[in-house]
Amino acid sequence: SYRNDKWREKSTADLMSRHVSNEMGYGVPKEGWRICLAHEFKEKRKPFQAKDVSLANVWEHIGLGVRYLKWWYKKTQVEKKAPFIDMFRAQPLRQIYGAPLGGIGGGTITRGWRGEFCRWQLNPGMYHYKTVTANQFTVCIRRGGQTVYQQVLSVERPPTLQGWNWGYCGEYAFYHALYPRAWTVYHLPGQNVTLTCRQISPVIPHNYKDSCLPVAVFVWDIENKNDYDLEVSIMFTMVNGSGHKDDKSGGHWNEPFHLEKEGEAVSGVLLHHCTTVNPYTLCIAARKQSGREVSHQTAFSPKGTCSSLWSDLITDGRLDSPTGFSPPTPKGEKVAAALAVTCSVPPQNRNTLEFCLAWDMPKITFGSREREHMRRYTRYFGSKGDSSPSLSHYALTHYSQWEKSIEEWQRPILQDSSLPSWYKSALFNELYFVADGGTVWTELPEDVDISGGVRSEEGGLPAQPAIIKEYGRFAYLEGQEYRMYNTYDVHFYASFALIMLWPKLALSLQYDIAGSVVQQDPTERLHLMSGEYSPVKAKNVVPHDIGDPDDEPWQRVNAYLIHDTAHWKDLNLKFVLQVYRDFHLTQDSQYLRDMWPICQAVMESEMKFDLDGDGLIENSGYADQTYDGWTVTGPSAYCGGLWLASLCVMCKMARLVDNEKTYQHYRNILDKGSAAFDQLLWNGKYYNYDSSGKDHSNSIMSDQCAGHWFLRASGLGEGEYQAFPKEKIQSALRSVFDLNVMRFAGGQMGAVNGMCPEGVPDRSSVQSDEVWIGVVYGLAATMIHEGMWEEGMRTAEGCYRTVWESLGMAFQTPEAYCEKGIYRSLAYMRPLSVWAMQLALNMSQKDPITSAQNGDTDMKDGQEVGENLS
Ligand SMILES: CC(C)CCC[C@@H](C)[C@H]1CC[C@H]2[C@@H]3CC=C4C[C@@H](O[C@@H]5O[C@H](CO)[C@@H](O)[C@H](O)[C@H]5O)CC[C@]4(C)[C@H]3CC[C@]12C
Repeated sequence: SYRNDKWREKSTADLMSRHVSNEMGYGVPKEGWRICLAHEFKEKRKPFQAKDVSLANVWEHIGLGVRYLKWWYKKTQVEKKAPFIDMFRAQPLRQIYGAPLGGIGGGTITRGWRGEFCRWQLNPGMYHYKTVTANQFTVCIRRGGQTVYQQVLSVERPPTLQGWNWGYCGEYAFYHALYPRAWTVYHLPGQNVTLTCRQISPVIPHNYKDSCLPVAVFVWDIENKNDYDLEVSIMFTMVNGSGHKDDKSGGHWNEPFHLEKEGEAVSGVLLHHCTTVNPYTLCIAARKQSGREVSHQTAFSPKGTCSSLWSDLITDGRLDSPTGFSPPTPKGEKVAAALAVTCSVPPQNRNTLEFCLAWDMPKITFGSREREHMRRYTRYFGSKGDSSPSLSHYALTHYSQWEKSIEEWQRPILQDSSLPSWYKSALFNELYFVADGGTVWTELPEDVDISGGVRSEEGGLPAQPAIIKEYGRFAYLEGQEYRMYNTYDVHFYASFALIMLWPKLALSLQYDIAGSVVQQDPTERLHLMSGEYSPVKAKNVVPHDIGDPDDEPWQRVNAYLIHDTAHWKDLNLKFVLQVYRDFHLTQDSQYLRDMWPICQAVMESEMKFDLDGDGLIENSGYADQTYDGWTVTGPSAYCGGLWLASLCVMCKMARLVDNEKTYQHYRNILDKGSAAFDQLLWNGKYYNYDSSGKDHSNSIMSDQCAGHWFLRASGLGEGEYQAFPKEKIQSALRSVFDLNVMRFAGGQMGAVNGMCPEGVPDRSSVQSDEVWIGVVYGLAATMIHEGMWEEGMRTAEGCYRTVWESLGMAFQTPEAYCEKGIYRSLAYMRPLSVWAMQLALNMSQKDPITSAQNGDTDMKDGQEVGENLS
């Protein structure tokens, strides 16, 4: 058993070791990620930089380095744009982030685990990392008509706003995240009062309405452990802006509002942020209920000591509540607003206050400013920019239902005692990226034809597929620092979260990718790795990504220009594999019918990579797949495995569409290719990295069973639809576990991408000695599919603990880390593959098609089909 290691127990306790209170708050769940507000992470890592490239690898990258530098200079200094990857300005590590606020695709505001508002994505896909000091919650406690205590609920002691009482003692508080909710428990020892702030965002599986709303609710539970009555106010302060220089551009203004509807009333302040590009309104609101008094301050200047706001509250626990709007800000000045809610809390009793933060940026433009896009929530709340009052009213009157749905969805997993605690945290908390991946969820514009004019009869697609029309367009970034939407080789891993929880969005994304397969962009451009010019997008191949948010995504795809990905070996195969997996899980036959010609087209393109006609594709001697810094030559375990798995699902799909000829075509190639794969790559224990025969071609690649993983996730991999012998897959997984996991970093950091058979990490490339968290979760899923439950859990646990407990990278899980010192690309898409583990667990317990919840797919609206679709 790998279960009894001491390091596991220790690292969890570490995050809470400074906590001194026995008060554990109200309604805080047991499972999740918990940290004391006084915690400090000891290990401080640095982002990967050019200087971290080993001497042996420098030579290989000099050309790229020089070309990138030239391109970077033109982009940043001449075009004044942000590069899609800024290698010279990687984000430094800030070990501060907590669960983001907001639903999916309407923008996000991240709060840190100490409560700060610190990461902003209001402009679609563009992140702004800035803590806005004045954005706070403050508590005021009154007894017998006297204020006895007033404290900003922040451990900070900033140099500004000196008139406020800062420096709350972090030892008495802890943060607990179980996305999409998070709790902060503040004990106020001198007052004998405990405050629990619960933060709720509407991120609800299989819900396509409320999940798109740009809102979050804060519920404050106040426990009075005294024998006397208290009056407690919570004040919410918010600056009009996001800490950006635009906050001082002038013309912003605030106004109080009150909205009564269907017997429920909310009041608050609207903060109109009047920029020329993507203007928006922030809204702080509270529910009006008997026994709760709402008061406000429409405008205050969040600079200097700011003592007048402090005195206003301290005087009577209420704010002055002026009527009318504030004058527009002069250039150079900022404005903020405050909202307080007051209630009495009887002795030995509890009371509750509810706040909402909403933001309304209905129409968005990306960097090119060529087109206006409507966010999805405009379908329910309009696009005039005046929806904040109704958004906050809706949030405050519906959050209880959201919580009920969230609890119902999470409960079976949280209550499953066979699952380890860390896994429950990983599964739900990694989901933050679905909303906080620079995500946009928009309406499909009437004039867009995704088929690019290729008609359905000619193997094309519907111009406006019903699923995109109804459920909208969805895009999320490869990473907050790798700014490309829907990077497809990476989405392959992450897609499990979408297909299991929001299957309609997964299919919508697939239609968009399919649409771009049939289109081309012949514009020649320089690709930085090879130094050669070639077209931006070739026909009948899957694009790398659907574009850069600083340009015009969907319209101009392939923002990635490091390689010409038309010749990548994995992209087409990943499309085919996802199509069948999605069909298997949704049983949507229309989807399969629409995708079938596209699958045939991309397989036809892929066929040309089998140069010697042995039924197996060859890699081309450069990094022509998702490991874009790891050269691969000739038939390889990774791409060869994906190829065989794709042939296998093509056979399956051919049978489903009743095309025996096509079935036979792919069957013949599969039979030949399997023999070649076995002969060229199997070494008796595992599949070699590649068949070049060069140094390191016998590396053990952690991802060598990726093809088989997808077959398993699709209910295949046995009998007629088996591409790899079972005992070989098990032997390969065993080798990976013994070497890549257990012989790396004491078995405590997951699986290194490449390991030499002697047990030293493969340092032949810049990516072979990295650990890719998303790959590790996929590997763990494969192990679970193969009955290696303990090994799978142990493998994944190493990554979770490294990221969330040792490195302080909560809510910013990177693409990669090395054993020591460095990480690469914070807040990355791939780790969403942790949901593949859940699929594997579901499948090992029951038939995933018949059970529709707990991350199982939604079968409610899929069309049931038999074996044959024709
Ligand atoms: C001459 C100098 C001393 C040496 C300079 C070397 C550097 C220019 C290169 C060394 C390492 C390179 C980077 C490695 C990884 C990268 C990631 C890539 O984008 C995405 O990566 C995913 C894999 O993590 C992949 O699956 C996705 O499809 C990609 O979109 C972009 C390039 C790069 C940053 C690469 C660039 C050059 C080096 C820094």
